[in-house]
Amino acid sequence: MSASRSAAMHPSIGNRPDPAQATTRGTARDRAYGMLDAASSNLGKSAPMSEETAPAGRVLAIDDEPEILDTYEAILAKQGLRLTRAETLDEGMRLAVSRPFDVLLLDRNIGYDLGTDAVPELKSQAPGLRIIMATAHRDTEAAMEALRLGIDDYLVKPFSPEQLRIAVARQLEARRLNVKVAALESQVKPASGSAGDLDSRSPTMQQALAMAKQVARTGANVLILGESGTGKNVMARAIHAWSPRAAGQCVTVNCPSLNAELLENELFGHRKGAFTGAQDSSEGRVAQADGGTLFLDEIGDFPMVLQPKLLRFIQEKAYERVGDPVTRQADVRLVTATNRDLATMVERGEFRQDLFYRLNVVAITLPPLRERREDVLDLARGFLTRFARDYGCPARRFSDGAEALLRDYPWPGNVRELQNVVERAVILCPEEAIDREQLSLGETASAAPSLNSAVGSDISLEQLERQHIEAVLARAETLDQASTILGIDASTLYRKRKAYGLK
Ligand SMILES: Nc1ncnc2c1ncn2[C@@H]1O[C@H](COP(=O)(O)OP(=O)(O)OP(=O)(O)O)[C@@H](O)[C@H]1O
Repeated sequence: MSASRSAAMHPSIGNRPDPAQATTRGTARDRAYGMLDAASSNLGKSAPMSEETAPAGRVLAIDDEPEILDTYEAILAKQGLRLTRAETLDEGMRLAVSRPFDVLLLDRNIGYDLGTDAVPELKSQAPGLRIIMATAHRDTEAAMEALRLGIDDYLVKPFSPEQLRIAVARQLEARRLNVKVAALESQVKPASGSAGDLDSRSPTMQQALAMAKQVARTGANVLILGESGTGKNVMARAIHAWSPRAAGQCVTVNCPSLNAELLENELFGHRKGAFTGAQDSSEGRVAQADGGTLFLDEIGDFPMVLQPKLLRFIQEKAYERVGDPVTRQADVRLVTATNRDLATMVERGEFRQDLFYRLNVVAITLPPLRERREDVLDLARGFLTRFARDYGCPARRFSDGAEALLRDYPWPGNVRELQNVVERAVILCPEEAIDREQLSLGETASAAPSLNSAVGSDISLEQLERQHIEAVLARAETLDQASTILGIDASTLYRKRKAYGLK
């Protein structure tokens, strides 16, 4: 619990009647005004919260007295926050579980109901929601009750507008940090690739960039196409960064790394007890991306059985958590990417046509690196500088021979392969200039030894594994088949394929 609690104390608290006792408490208007009056007396007790620094967020207030809600609304409006109001506990609960809110202002006594009774259900149904309880209890009792229930903060009535604003701002900040930590934990942090990295000398790439910037301003769904390693992830993050949703989260979900059940759970969340092992509720990625962007990578691998749910979410912005009948809403912009031919998949009945149309509102195709050779050296030099700095290595430039090889090589694994090649060369190079031998391109290209001759020879386990996976992928018809042959699950294969820059 935060220190705003102490700021919320009022000198006359011990003499205040409990608002539950309607006969002794005066009118709601008196108390609402009392709250504003208290503002003048309490102002200066704590540092005022600047309106510019106040975080944006979604606040719900449940109080049976409209005047109090009016007062909350007026105070929070000055902070740039829009309040959603509920005058009964039932209505408030319905809103809290069906729409994503960041902070709940919960009155302890709502008509004949106790707001505190709803807290366990709220914690389970709306995980992540920060709860501030407004109470007329004495401070120690309120603290005990809040601690027992796991409430995030409380305000003892009457409190000043400043106290309310500080308490809400703190909880919004806590919520923002929680969401950020969750997103960072779940997303493998990309090694590189920001919007700025996308600058290009290639006319085809420049066209793709211009289109991406134009569509970023709208809320339209975007489908990014291109071979593996061409920068589709980088482009998706750039579209988010260029969009009016940039302040929200850009949440990535890798479709092939999860089976249909896990993916549904990952996307839409689940209710506590929905399945064995579901000890807590989870809000899911869609809720995390509310107000931001949801990036579904490798959408061609999105399971057929789950496609109707995604379609409905796109059409209605509505979804249900696994094991939970409550319909929720989230305002999410969808960006998807694939290196597969979705149109052909639709023809073969492997992908729903209606979903394809919904995703393919604007399609942006990234050219393979061999078709934008003019960018190879700029990219390679950028990687060299970054890896030499990160690893503290002496490499500063490429020799003329190395530059010629970089320009001529076909780069079947695209930018990812180039990045891997330069990283390895930087680590291995003991001097300032990286020479063509240190690029080891012979090894990764045609000069690679055959597997039979490689076993038992002077090559590392990693090289052997890479070659074996590459060979199996080349002959298997599906990723599932390849993972069965290799004896690893699809998600492990997915990760290894990415790490080795394999198609
Ligand atoms: N323009 C760029 N500048 C710097 N790094 C880049 C650029 N484009 C791609 N990369 C890097 O190359 C790697 C592959 O990029 P990315 O993951 O975006 O490709 P992808 O097309 O999404 O691949 P896949 O289809 O396998 O998911 C990443 O490490 C990324 O940071």
